[in-house]
Amino acid sequence: MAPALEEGGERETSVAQNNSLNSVVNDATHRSKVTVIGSGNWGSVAAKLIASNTLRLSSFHDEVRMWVYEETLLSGEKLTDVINRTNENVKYLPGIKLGKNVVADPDLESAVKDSNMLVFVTPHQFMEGICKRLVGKIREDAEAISLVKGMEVKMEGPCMISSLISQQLGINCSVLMGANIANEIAVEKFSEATVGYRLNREVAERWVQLFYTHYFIVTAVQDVEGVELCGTLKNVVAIAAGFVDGLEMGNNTKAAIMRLGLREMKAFSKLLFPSVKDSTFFESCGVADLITTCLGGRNRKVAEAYARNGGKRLFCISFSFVHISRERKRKCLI
Ligand SMILES: NC(=O)C1=CN([C@@H]2O[C@H](COP(=O)(O)OP(=O)(O)OC[C@H]3O[C@@H](n4cnc5c(N)ncnc54)[C@H](O)[C@@H]3O)[C@@H](O)[C@H]2O)C=CC1
Ligand SMILES: O=C(CO)COP(=O)(O)O
Repeated sequence: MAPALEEGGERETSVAQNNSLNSVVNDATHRSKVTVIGSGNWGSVAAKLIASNTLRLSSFHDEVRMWVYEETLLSGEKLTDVINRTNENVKYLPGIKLGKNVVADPDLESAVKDSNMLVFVTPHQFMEGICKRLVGKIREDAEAISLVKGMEVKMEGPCMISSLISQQLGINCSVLMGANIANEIAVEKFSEATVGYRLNREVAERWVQLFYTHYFIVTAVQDVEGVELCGTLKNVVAIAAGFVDGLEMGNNTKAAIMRLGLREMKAFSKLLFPSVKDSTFFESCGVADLITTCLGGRNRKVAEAYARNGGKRLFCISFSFVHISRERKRKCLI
């Protein structure tokens, strides 16, 4: 299957086009260099997907840099050292080899220094601080893509993470969202994803090439806000679905929550950005992500546990699902 652009639009870059694109950028000096900013569960899987493609495609440098928020493991070793020694993110994606061409780097500035393709994939609350640290440190011709599902809520109103990146760093930012539970993709179970791009189809095609594998099918649509809002708002519905599970209200009620939730996601998205397209909600980033998250996502699990525990404080429950340092747990509990 060839990498795909949106259905109904000018679909699919032909093999001939791809070959000519590859020959133009074949020269080592013109090869795109990729940095993944983030190394959690999804960040690590994204690095694995990308690394398999940079090795295969001559238009990319083989090496993929992965910025790691440095942590000291219980063994006393630095996470970065362990990733580089074992080729595994033993904390956030244990048991999965990332690819020998993934190089973990705890220094944000050095990690992005030479790269013209920046993949942002950290929890949303860290994005503003990361962008501030990157101002003036990235290549002028850099393109970004955000895999972050969430938004910043400011006094002036909500700010999408792609806008935050564009505004703070002065670069174009696409997004990639979809029905993408990371642990399933890590073991190469089939799934789909959606790239949302703003204007430039060629840029979208580069991102599709970078992520696309036989088990990870990527389609691009010209609707950054629609794709990103789908990835963000489905988390709210997933929490409601978790409450339904925890209260044992049954599958019919859960289906109703999902249907009504999808309708509200659409209404809310269009209220914020009238340009959002109806068709986006039928892509992987829309209905498919809503389904997978309401069935198997971490947000659903936390909400279910919360309801089953009669409203026990949410952060205590979420400890069992997210990785959080012992010291932070201790401080929170105090
Ligand atoms: N895990 C999944 O299945 C999927 C996650 N996503 C989205 O991807 C984004 C990243 O999630 P994951 O990779 O799953 O992360 P995660 O929840 O597995 O890990 C948290 C990450 O945050 C880092 N971190 C902790 N404190 C930090 C700080 N102060 N500054 C910067 N980084 C810090 C940790 O080192 C770790 O890499 C989120 O927006 C999530 O919604 C999207 C699709 C699937
Ligand atoms: O976004 C996801 C799947 O597409 C993962 O959702 P959770 O963060 O709820 O696990």
